[in-house]
Amino acid sequence: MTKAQIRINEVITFLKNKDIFLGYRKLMDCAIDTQDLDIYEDVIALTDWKEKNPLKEELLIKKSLEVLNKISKISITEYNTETPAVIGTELTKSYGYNRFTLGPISIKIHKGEVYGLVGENGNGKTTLLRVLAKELKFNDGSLLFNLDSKHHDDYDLRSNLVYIPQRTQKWYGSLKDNLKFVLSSYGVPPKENETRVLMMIARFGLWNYKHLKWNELSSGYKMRFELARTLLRQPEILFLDEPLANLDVLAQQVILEDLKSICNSINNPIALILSSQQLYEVEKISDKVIYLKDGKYKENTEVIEEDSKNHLIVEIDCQCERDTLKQVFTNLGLEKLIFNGGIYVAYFSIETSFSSILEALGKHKIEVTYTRNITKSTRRFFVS
Ligand SMILES: Nc1ncnc2c1ncn2[C@@H]1O[C@H](COP(=O)(O)OP(=O)(O)OP(=O)(O)O)[C@@H](O)[C@H]1O
Repeated sequence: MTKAQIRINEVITFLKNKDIFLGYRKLMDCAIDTQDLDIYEDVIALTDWKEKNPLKEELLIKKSLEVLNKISKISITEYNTETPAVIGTELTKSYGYNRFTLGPISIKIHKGEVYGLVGENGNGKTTLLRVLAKELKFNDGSLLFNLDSKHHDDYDLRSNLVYIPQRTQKWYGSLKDNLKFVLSSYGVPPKENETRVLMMIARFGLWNYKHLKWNELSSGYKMRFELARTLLRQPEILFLDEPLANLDVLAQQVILEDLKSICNSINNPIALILSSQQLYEVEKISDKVIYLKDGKYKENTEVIEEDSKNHLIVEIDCQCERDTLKQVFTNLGLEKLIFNGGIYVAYFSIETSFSSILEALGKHKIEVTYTRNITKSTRRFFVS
């Protein structure tokens, strides 16, 4: 089965299970992969119908399956993502003598993968993103790009690397007109421009906001607009600095899932690097998590994989005393219990299972507000 068929089958399963919100977004990704403007028109018409008929679930599923059937007839060439799109070797960036220094950092970035960049404030996330996006000159090391579009100079190159900063600039006019302006500047003819823009508006859930102006949009929708505008340019590499900062919890998950799905496009994959403080959300979707501390990095795969062979590490938020917890975990191989003022971090021997921890907490009626197995999470670097 091809990757495209697998994607379509996934959507069918979502729709049949009535996970319509998710299924419909994934359907749009399948549609975008076809690059077929007739299919785009179908999805645009369906989106318009869907917004006008929010309660007609069954009919929406039926109509969606019809569009999917059309999509499945179009063959899609798979992009080979084996060669890294960016190779950074021993990169360093210093802001001057005795000031912050980033690196040396070596990194390989592949299209179709999501890289989460995490770390406390001031540890170099923005600096690394800007160095990789060629927004900032580095001092030492090398940075090589292996992109499909040919570039003659750095200006050319930067049009294929898109960096979206934490604070984006104000724009004037309607959301839709601003998106259309992007494609006009690339010389896309009016009819095609309209179709591509409406498809992107639909994909980012902006259908009912398309006529609004900058000051009429919430910060979350401004970020969606930025993403739509960026993706219209079909970048090969995308750098996002704190894209989740202004989003509510549900919107964060949705945007991350959407970005992952869009970057995983079958014929037009994008390498995505995003910095964020939303650790768990980012870990959930990232293929690789890079944790920066004082400008140096540790990939979770190295340090954490090694540690996770020796311990089970659990984060517990509860009101009880340290001695009570110690008692609860008697015979469970507790090796270390750290309290950082808000939560406990407990280290157990590797033989202990997370379910036995939950069982012990339940049996002793400990009022737990929150608990999580963080053995394989970069969260450990933050709490210890
Ligand atoms: N233009 C600059 N000149 C001098 N120092 C700078 C400059 N930009 C950043 N720094 C310093 O470099 C360090 C890293 O900053 P950076 O913005 O990369 O961190 P960050 O991890 O993105 O932080 P945050 O999570 O707060 O956005 C900080 O100590 C900052 O003060």
